[in-house]
Amino acid sequence: MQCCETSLPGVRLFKPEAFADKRGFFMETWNASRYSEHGLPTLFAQDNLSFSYRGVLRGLHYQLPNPQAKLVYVLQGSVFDVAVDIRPGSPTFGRWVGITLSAENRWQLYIPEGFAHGFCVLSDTALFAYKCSSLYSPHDEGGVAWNDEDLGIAWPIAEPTLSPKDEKYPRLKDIPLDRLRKYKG
Ligand SMILES: Cc1cn([C@H]2C[C@H](O)[C@@H](COP(=O)(O)OP(=O)(O)O[C@H]3O[C@@H](C)C(=O)[C@@H](O)[C@H]3O)O2)c(=O)[nH]c1=O
Repeated sequence: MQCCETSLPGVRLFKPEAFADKRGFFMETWNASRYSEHGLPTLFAQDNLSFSYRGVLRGLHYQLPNPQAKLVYVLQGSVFDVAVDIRPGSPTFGRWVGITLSAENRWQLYIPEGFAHGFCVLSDTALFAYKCSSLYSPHDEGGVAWNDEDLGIAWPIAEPTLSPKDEKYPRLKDIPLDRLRKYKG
C-alpha cells in the first residue's frame, strides 16, 4: 500500500494494493495495523455509504465539538473530493486539496479532524463509502459554503445539485473563530 502526503499536511492519500486474478481482484479497504502506521486511528466508530447522481455536491461539512476524521473512497463512479483546513492558527488555514477518487483508481483519502470535507460527482452515479472516527452528532453539524470565494476551490462542475442545508452554509470568514477553536489538538 502506498501512502502519499498531499499539499495539506495531515491529509493523506492511500493507494491500496489490489490482487488481480482471473476472477477479478481482491483488496483490503481497511487494516487497523497497517493504516495506523501512517497515523490513522485504529478505531473508527461509524461506516457510511452515500449514493449520488452526476453533478451532486455534498459539503463542505465538519462536526464540532465532536470532530470526525474520515477515510473516504469510491465504490462505483468517480468524484472530486476536497478537504479544507479550518483549524484556526494552522499555517494552512483556509487552504484546500482536491483529488479525483474513483472505482477505477481505488484510492482512499484520509481527512483528519480539523478539516471540512466535501465532494462532487463526476460520473452518472457514484457510491461513496467512508469510515468516521466518531459518531454522527446532528447538533454538532457545521458547514462552509462550497463556493466560498476566499477558498477558491476549483470544482470541476458548475451549478451543482445541493441539499437545502448545503445551500445556506456561511463563508469560512463568517464562522466565529471561537467555534472552530473547539478542535482539540
Ligand atoms: C451524515 C449523516 C446523516 N444522517 C442522516 C441525516 C439526514 O436525514 C440524512 C442526510 O444527511 P446529510 O444531508 O447531512 O448527508 P450528506 O450531505 O451526505 O453528509 C455527508 O457529507 C459528506 C461530504 C461528509 O463529509 C459526511 O461527513 C456527511 O456530512 O442522513 C445520519 O443519519 N447519519 C449520518 O452520519
